[in-house]
Amino acid sequence: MGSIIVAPSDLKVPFINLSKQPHDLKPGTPHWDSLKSQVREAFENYGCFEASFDKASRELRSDVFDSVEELFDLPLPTKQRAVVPDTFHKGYMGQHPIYPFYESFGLDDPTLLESVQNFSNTLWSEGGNPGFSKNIHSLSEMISELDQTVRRMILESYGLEKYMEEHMSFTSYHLRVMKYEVADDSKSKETLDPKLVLRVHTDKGLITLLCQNEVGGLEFQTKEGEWVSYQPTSPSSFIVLAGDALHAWLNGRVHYPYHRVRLCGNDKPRYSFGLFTTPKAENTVKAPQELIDEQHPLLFKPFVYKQYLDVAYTQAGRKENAPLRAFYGL
Ligand SMILES: O=C(O)CCC(=O)C(=O)O
Ligand SMILES: [Fe+2]
Repeated sequence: MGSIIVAPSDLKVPFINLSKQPHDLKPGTPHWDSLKSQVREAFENYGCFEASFDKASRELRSDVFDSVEELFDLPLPTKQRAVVPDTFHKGYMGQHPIYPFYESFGLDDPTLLESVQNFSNTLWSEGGNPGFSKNIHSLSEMISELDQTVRRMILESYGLEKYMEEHMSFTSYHLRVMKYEVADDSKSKETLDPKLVLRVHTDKGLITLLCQNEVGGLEFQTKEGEWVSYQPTSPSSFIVLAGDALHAWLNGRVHYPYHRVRLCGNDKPRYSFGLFTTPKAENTVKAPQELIDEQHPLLFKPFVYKQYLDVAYTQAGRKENAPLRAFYGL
């Protein structure tokens, strides 16, 4: 996996309208139930879908990407103040030999204004950057609602309502903003696939919600092995994707797609914004009894999420692209 790049097919990821317009989203209504079935079907068949979610306005998204650009435009020594040693998914990452065209910043609990302010204080001294903090916090908070809607629908659709409260407090949020830019030097263009700016991987947590600037490039692999290129069909779209922990917790019911980012003939940098819902570090991912039976034997040993992250990441980047089965598969 990863060495031979197959061109994306004409397939599209499913589209689900989770905006409040034209119908309000209320649990228990026929509209909710119909969307719930669509979410389950999309997760089972693709492990991802495009969600329209109009709560986050076009203006806010544009302000967020201005803030993200401002962040990456800081001088390198300033950005390096946010490095968190020995982690891949937190703090600043850039100039990495395995990911030469990728930079990112990760921070925990972006739905709390204080966390974003603390992060901004590290980079902009003298009071941080209030505009940045406000924009990043607002979008994170809004799309955490989308995450909770999706998870509520998933739990209901598998008859797991009794775990709802426990499940919602089992998780935490992590934000990562990313910049991809193919450097214009001939040496790098001789590599196997110069456009592959983020290698094939699965996400480690439960749910990932992503949006991007106008530069595309995100691609998913279907269960059948075909690559699908994602192009948002509406300015209020987010991509919602299932990660390893959701696959394990639901005892394999949902697909957890391989995905990657390739920049195809674009000279502009690509920026993306990802809210990652993960189990809290100390929590154990263990499939509920309701999802284990003769037809669905337990697929994974229960595992502590933090231990999984430790084995799945190394300082050198992602150690393997499918560690879940390798470490915990039964
Ligand atoms: O930038 C993107 O759209 C994808 C990022 C991604 O897959 C990740 O950070 O895990
Ligand atoms: Fe990812």
